Amino acid sequence: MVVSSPSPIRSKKIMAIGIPTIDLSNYNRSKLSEQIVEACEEYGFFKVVNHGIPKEVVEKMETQGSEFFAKPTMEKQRAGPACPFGYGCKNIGCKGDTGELEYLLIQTNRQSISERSNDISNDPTKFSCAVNDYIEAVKELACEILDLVAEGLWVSDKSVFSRFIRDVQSDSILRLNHYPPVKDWDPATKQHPFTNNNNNDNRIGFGEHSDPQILTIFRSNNVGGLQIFLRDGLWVPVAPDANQFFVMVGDALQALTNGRLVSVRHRALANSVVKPRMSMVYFGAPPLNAWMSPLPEMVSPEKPSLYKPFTWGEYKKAAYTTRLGDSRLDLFKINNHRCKCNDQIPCPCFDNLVQ
Ligand SMILES: C=C1C[C@]23C[C@@]1(O)CC[C@H]2[C@@]12CC[C@H](O)[C@@](C)(C(=O)O1)[C@H]2[C@@H]3C(=O)O
Ligand SMILES: O=C(O)CCC(=O)C(=O)O
Ligand SMILES: [Fe+2]
Repeated sequence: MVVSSPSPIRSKKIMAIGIPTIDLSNYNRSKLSEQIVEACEEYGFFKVVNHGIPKEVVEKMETQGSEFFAKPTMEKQRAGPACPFGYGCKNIGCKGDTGELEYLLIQTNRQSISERSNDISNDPTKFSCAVNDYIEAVKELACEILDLVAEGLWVSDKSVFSRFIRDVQSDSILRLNHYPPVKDWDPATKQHPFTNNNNNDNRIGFGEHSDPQILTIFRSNNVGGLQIFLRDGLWVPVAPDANQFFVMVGDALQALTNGRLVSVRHRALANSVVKPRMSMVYFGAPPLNAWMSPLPEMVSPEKPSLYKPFTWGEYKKAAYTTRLGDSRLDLFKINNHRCKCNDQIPCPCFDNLVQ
């Protein structure tokens, strides 16, 4: 594993560290799987180089995304409002979260891509072709990484994670985020949510959260903004790299591995002065009826199950009743409180704990 060189820092609370970098062309598969597991345990985040995704596939998707976000607002609104799918602007989810961004959220099955494309593009066939090719490529990358994770964890069924997102019923999604530069800041909306470290250059694009799914694979253009949160309480800026992909462990993978791999908290700032940031994010998810119980190999008398079994559908439903920054996995923790709810999922008296 290569640890990249530190990037410059601005705030006292933000420290520069190296982001683990995994070279997928490494011929030593057992070493590779070990490195991936190590990065997922320590950070829940890493960068992949030599990922094998053709440049043209990425460029085609990027062109389609940029063309969409360059459209007049009225036209973009034809693809919205996002509830949760479609075009959204400044509102994230349905619990009042906001940020300085606009986005497109799309389900990854071919039929919904084809239907959505009509409202998104003047050339729907071209748009859906770019999206389908991009999704196929990132899905393969996600599956390859998940198989390596299973190998590194010495799990007997090596496809145990990738099978979820290969399933035709998989609930995976694609998100294109567009963070306008400060120069295009609308003077009418001067009140922006800033991070609380008194740094006025921290304009929140996408607030702090962890991704609920199994694995997130994403890239951005060469404009920075992403930060990850380390367990010791530091926010670390991630230098952008338009040619590579980044990987994040999601909550579902944390649950499946009984907390051994950790879902990473992250946020995106929208501080770029002139150039917009655009990120293309694939969230690999299981089918709605798939059970996310900790794998038997991850449970022992010394490491008892941390989470109640839940289906992805139940988790997703719980996610949509929480705010962006909430720790959703806590709702499914075993023995984290005593109450009279008879183990309902999620616990209906969560806000009313009997300690
Ligand atoms: C506030 C919310 C937006 C979100 C659903 C949620 O209620 C909590 C999780 C959010 C998140 C974060 C990662 C992904 O961007 C996302 C699509 C997801 O699956 O969970 C978003 C949801 C969203 O924007 O709809
Ligand atoms: O734009 C980014 O870099 C991060 C976006 C993100 O965290 C998300 O879409 O869930
Ligand atoms: Fe995210």
